[in-house]
Amino acid sequence: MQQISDTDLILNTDGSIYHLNLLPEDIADTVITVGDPDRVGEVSKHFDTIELKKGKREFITHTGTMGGKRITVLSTGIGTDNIDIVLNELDALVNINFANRTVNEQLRSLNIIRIGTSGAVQANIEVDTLLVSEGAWGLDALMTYYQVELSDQEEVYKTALEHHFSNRYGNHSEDDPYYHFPLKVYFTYGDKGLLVKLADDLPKGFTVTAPGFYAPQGRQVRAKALMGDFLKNLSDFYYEGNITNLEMETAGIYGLSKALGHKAISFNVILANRVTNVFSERPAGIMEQYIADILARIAKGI
Ligand SMILES: O=P(O)(O)O[C@H]1O[C@H](CO)[C@@H](O)[C@H]1O
Ligand SMILES: O=c1cc[nH]c(=O)[nH]1
Repeated sequence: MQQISDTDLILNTDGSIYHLNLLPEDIADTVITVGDPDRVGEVSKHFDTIELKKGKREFITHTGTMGGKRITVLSTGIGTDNIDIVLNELDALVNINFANRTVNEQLRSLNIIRIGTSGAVQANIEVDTLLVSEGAWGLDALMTYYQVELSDQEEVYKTALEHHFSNRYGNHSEDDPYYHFPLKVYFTYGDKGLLVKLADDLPKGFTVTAPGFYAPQGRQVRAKALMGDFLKNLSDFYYEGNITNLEMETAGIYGLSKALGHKAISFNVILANRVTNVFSERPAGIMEQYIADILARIAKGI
């Protein structure tokens, strides 16, 4: 069996995986991911027991039990570059034998549940509501580095957004700033089973994962955006529905989960409405309320 090299799979001197600083026994089959390291404790304070608290850099992990079920909560920090690290290292923890550096014969599939914040791009999606991503387009480059077999419907969604952008931005000459806009996107569905188990009654949407918070989400503070109409072009897109919301991790989580055989679902707490320019008046309280709600769903559904 082929051994994975010391630089492909890096282990720390105590045997833990390089960035997450975790040992294989440290994680449960259900892993909640949050962007903000401070949100880890906000989730684990609802656990009945906590067996482990570890961390390195922005990757803080608590594992414990809730209603008799083992559960892990882990912070990813912001962005799909971090998701690349988190998903690959979580998978290594459960599917690679660290002693001989080979892939286990019996593969484990994790339930990966994101609880994050997000901005809505449709006027009728109110702040302080919860929305679940049925699928997500990535406008970042992450999944273009991986081989993933898309379903026919995923190909259709990917192509639909690419066509939308190339209609708006593609027919320009080389000296036009629009010419340089990256048109490549990817699209992956979330796990349909988890969606039914945990979020059947909740509003669903189609999410865009952006490679930044400011111009890549249509914001302009002082640095000038290349395309002043980018947000409007996202809101206008329609293929069997609109784009509902913007954030920075979901497409990477969905794409890598699919590539590695894990199940993923992303809950978005809508804090901003980018069309009406309304921002939540109590972001921390709203997040706290939805953490309790989502944990109750996990306790019941998984
Ligand atoms: O609240 P979190 O989980 O960090 O998620 C959202 O908030 C961050 C940007 O403020 C990005 O990570 C985005 O995806
Ligand atoms: O507008 C928003 C709000 C939260 N997180 C994002 O990425 N964008």
